[in-house]
Amino acid sequence: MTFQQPRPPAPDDRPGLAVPALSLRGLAKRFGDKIAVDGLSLDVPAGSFYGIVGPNGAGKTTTLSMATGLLRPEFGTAFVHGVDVWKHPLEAKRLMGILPDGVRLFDRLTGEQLVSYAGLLRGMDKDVVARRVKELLAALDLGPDAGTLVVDYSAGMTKKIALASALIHAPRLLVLDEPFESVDPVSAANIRDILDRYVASGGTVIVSSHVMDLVQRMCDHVAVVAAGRLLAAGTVDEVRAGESLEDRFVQLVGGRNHTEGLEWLRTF
Ligand SMILES: Nc1ncnc2c1ncn2[C@@H]1O[C@H](COP(=O)(O)OP(=O)(O)OP(=O)(O)O)[C@@H](O)[C@H]1O
Repeated sequence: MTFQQPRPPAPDDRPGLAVPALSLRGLAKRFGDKIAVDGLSLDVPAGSFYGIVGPNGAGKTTTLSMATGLLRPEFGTAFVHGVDVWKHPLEAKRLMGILPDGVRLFDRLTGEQLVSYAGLLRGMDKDVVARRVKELLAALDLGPDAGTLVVDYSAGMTKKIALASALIHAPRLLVLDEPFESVDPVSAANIRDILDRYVASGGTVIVSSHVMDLVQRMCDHVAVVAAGRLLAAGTVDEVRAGESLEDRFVQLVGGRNHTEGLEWLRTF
């Protein structure tokens, strides 16, 4: 594992360029002997729609968990709009909306209660929360299920209600781990519209995804991660270098298996 001394992101002096929405500095994490994230540094420009892609087990979820204050890094740190996530967690978390992967929700609440709770927890006014909850549930096609317990939601509905909880306080930075997993195409299109409008008005979105086509169409920047390291990062056009993102991903990451073996699978 490599170690880098974390340095706060310097405000860029070039006109029009501000402090990045998210700066990762030398993030590293080991689980037993397994190095999940190996000294990863990355700057996500404010106002960008940033995709993070990588093969299974690449370290995406571990990186995003450390970036958002959910998992303490062994080395390194993260800055959200210049605020150190691990030194000033409350201040940093106020700026963020997070859709974590695989974290349990308070699923004995109804969808409406869960999103309201997320807003009230952020100290928001009760009437504002009620209004936003209604609008968010309608925008995410969850209106008719507002009174259903989250434990009884489908996987896609659960993803959408968790997304609503991340959006309720209108954060400056949204960090969404696999936001489209299990979500139907109509809802996915609605979510993309919401996120496009959010970015157009100056917000920053970071999404992790395995769907290259989606990332190529939706994001303006992308980072490719494998084995806990950053293989490439930049605008989508820079990273794909004239090829499809999917082809470029396979070239960068490797790991295509030859189809020898498994002959028994053709013996039925
Ligand atoms: N809590 C944990 N305990 C032990 N090992 C872990 C833990 N969390 C992650 N790992 C390991 O760390 C590595 C990175 O996992 P991570 O979940 O960050 O990958 P990922 O890129 O999000 O994968 P996927 O695309 O499959 O969701 C994997 O080898 C995984 O087995």
